Amino acid sequence: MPETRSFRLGVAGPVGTGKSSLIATICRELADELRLGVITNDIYTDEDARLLRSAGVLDPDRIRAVETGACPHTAIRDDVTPNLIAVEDLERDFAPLDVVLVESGGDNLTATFSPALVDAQIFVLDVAGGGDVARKGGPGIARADLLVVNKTDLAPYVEVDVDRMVKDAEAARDGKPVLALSRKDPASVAKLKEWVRHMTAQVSTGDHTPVDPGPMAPHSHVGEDGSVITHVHTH
Ligand SMILES: Nc1nc2c(ncn2[C@@H]2O[C@H](COP(=O)(O)OP(=O)(O)OP(=O)(O)O)[C@@H](O)[C@H]2O)c(=O)[nH]1
Repeated sequence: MPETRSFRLGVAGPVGTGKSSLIATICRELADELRLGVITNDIYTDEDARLLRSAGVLDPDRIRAVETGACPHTAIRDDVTPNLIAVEDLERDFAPLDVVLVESGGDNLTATFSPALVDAQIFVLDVAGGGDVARKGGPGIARADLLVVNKTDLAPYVEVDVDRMVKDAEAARDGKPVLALSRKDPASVAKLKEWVRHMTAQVSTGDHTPVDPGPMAPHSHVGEDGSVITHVHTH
């Protein structure tokens, strides 16, 4: 890889499952060891970037926002140009970076990154979304490089059996890893760190081949005026 090319790691998943928090955890835990940068995606704001900057986990200049202006999955899959430019700018301005984390805007269960944008991707679910979400499948759940079942500390409050949820996820993933995570559980955070370290090494030695988890399900959109955009797109 050219010296300025980092490991580009995507983080996707439904709204509020803890994508920004997971990125904050990675920065807090690994910023001394790896040279990191972050790109956030929001539809209309730079809210996630501001949140991460205020968390104080990384030099704020290394956290940049892309305002997608459209459905989040478009910016990570159909037209990745604004994100690619943001990643390349960051890589150039802070060369050399080891990892650039790209956070997708919160979307539905079927949104995934194009391998043209990221080398590997994490898909984040949380226990608060319900124990049966992992069984519902979809490209991110089935084929992301890592599936995170997040906020396990909340499981007793929402009556979710974490072991069961993890087993369901494993069954859907054909041996790909599943990580039960809580930022309050240091052992699970250690496993996350280990995975990021391992993937960073694999990518830098050329031993990892980016895999496309596959397109999202056909769907339609509601326009700004409330009208339903009737053409169904399949990405
Ligand atoms: N209890 C608990 N709460 C968590 C954990 N991780 C994240 N949260 C909380 O979950 C909420 C959503 O977290 P975010 O990191 O903003 O989620 P997100 O997926 O980035 O959200 P969007 O960008 O809006 O899609 C926040 O209130 C976090 O504090 C966790 O491990 N345990």
